[in-house]
Amino acid sequence: MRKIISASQVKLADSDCLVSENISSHELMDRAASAFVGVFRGLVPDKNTPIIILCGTGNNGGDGLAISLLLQCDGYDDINIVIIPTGHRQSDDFAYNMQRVKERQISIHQLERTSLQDFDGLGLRLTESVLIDSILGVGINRPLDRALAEIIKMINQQCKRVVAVDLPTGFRCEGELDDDGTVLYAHEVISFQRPKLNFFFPESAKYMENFHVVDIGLREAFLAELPSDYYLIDSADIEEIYNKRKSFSHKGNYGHALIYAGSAGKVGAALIATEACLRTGVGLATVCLPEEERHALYARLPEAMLGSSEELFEGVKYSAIAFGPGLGRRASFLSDLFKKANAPLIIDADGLNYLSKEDTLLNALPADTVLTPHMKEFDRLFGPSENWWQRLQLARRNAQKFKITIVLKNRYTFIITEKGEVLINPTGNPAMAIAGMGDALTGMLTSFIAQGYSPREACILGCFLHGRAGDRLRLEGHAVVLPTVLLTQIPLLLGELKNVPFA
Ligand SMILES: NC(=O)C1=CN([C@@H]2O[C@H](COP(=O)(O)OP(=O)(O)OC[C@H]3O[C@@H](n4cnc5c(N)ncnc54)[C@H](O)[C@@H]3O)[C@@H](O)[C@H]2O)[C@@H](O)CC1
Ligand SMILES: [K+]
Repeated sequence: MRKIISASQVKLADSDCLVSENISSHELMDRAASAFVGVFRGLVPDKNTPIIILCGTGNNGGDGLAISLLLQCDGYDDINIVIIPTGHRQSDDFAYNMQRVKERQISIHQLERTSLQDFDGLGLRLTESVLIDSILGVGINRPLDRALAEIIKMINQQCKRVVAVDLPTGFRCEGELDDDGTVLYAHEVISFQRPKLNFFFPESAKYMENFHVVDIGLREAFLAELPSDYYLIDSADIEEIYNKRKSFSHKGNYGHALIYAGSAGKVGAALIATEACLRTGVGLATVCLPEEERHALYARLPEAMLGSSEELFEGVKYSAIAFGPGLGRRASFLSDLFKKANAPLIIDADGLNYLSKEDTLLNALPADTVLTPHMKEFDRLFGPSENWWQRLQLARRNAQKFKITIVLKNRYTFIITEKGEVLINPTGNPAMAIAGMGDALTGMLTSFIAQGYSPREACILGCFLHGRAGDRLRLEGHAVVLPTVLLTQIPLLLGELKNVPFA
């Protein structure tokens, strides 16, 4: 897992790198510039594209200058640099690179003061150029000065393509994203070493479209020591957590899941959750559906068993219980389930809605429970929040208080563990925004828990592979991904893990 670090920790990591490698800060800046250009070339392959580089006078601006030198060497032949004063003095690395740029044939426009009128007077071809934003990076320490904000608002109206260095100017790396704040909108952000935490919040869509992360060689061992509660899941975690199926193993080794789901008109939710559970490798799955709906189950999923409420817990020990998809009024069984449940619960959809109406039940949630709310379900459960930052902090407090895992679903799903850590899932895409997708995830999480993974491990595996399956189909050309189609990918993805699923 990759630790997400704060703006102030980035500076510590930069300093550590200079000392541990015995390099100068402008050498590190050259590295950052070179990593930036590596991605930029792919984004803007046409070397005749007019490029405007807006530089502040701190180190983010220094990056912009170093980038201009590399782009010129690369053959980009229409580069204009504009220097916008930020702060009272230039940083040393800015000044160093300014000297180098002056020795080259690159046009530099120096604003003597930050003013919209002066900026406008430069007559830049903003609409037809690619703009590189290196005005401010992690050094922002106050709301944008008024004159700078005015310039940025004008750029936002005119520029069609902006590539930001490290982060968009005006964007806060962590904490609440200010709704009224001015930010230079970036179509692409090329961020150094780690994405910034706020890239993962839905509100960031107002300020940026895509981001790329480039390695600038900061010391991973140093980053690992920095305190942080935020982590980004990556494919190495999946390889590490997933266990291959052993030879001589049988269905009894892979758990028995109970799926308590479905009601008249909503049987599909139960079928999707159960199919997901089976395709993720559970040994046995019992579904508790209304008796009159049983034919759908037999027709669609002959591998599953049907159970009725009365006999469910007679002599059966489940290893995980999913509760909620498509349940409707049947969700009132939740209070009884708490008394009878003999396995970790995964509560979704109507199960969550019932829980929010009977909030005394929250205190009675059994150990190892996983809740899988989307934003509205979360707000109904724990109360409204003004923004996603507040919502995430509320989730952390509740996960710790009730000793549960919360899977807060979104473009980037946040897995909040009972210790209050936040694990961010990077996979998934808008083609997956369709009914039944959450039921598929619930089935997958239930399957992994039934197979013996801890709730934390199961949520990492389930969320990542669910999104990855959708990403693969999107790449193959599916504009929309149906949950039942997504599920066909799961055994294939498991089969591809380095740790192949057979001994
Ligand atoms: N050795 C390093 O420290 C490295 C730094 N790098 C780059 O350096 C950036 C950080 O550089 P700095 O710490 O110099 O900070 P920035 O360049 O982000 O900004 C600092 C300057 O902006 C001014 N400023 C702050 N808030 C402002 C506001 N609201 N309105 C107007 N001016 C404002 C400050 O007074 C200061 O002069 C990173 O984002 C990254 O791009 C990279 O080159 C990697 C190596
Ligand atoms: K920037």
